[in-house]
Amino acid sequence: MILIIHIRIHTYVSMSSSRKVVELFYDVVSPYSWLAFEVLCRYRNVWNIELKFKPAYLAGVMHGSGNRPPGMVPNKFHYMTTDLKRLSNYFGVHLSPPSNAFEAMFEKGTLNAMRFVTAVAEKEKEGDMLVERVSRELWKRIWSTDQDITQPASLTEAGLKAGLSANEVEEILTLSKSQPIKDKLKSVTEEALEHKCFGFPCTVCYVNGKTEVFFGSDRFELMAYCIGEKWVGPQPANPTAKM
Ligand SMILES: N[C@@H](CCC(=O)N[C@@H](CS)C(=O)NCC(=O)O)C(=O)O
Repeated sequence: MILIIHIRIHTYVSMSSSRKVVELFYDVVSPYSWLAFEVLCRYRNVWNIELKFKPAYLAGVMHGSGNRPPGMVPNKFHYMTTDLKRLSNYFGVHLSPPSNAFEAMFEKGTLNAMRFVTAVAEKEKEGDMLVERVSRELWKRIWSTDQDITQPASLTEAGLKAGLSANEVEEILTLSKSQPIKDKLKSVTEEALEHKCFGFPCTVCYVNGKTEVFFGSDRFELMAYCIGEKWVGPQPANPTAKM
């Protein structure tokens, strides 16, 4: 009996320590990050990986890297609009651009939303997947149902839908305005810049002592190759949608 328990514990420890760490730096302003996020959530149980979410601030990455949002270049903006439509089907993620995407992305922005997610991360307990659920609700609002994500009432609604209680949402809203949370979002954004990120999604994989950085939701085939896993398309439960 003792031997069996020992073997089980040993197997669990060695399995978890051999998992390849994959970090996803994202901001809910970025629809391509939503695609990458959903793909990694699906592959979390297919690949031998430990997925870590890194909510950060894309405007800070743009500024710090000297880049410029593709949506600000009219031809890229036009391309993105068409591209996102076909990607929505392909990835099986219900993407529908906000009626005024320029206003939503660049005038309203996501500073409050990403501080909110950062505060959620601070409160998250192992296994409750709060960051995942809240991020998804925020993406749904901005990139699916054309709803605001800047006002406290909007963040509250997203938090409640994600399964937080009214009291928890209130506590997280207050926390999201605190200096430590502002600093935390800044430091995760700086971490992304240390990896030389210039846009999102930015996925950092740690495997065999090496760090591999990938930009975009269109690099999964290469990522799989680099980390020694198998890519079967964006919907592993429905592998006919191959990339
Ligand atoms: N080809 C990438 C494009 C991703 C993308 O355009 N991300 C935007 C944010 S939504 C960005 O940060 N772009 C920076 C850049 O293009 O330099 C994909 O398919 O995922």
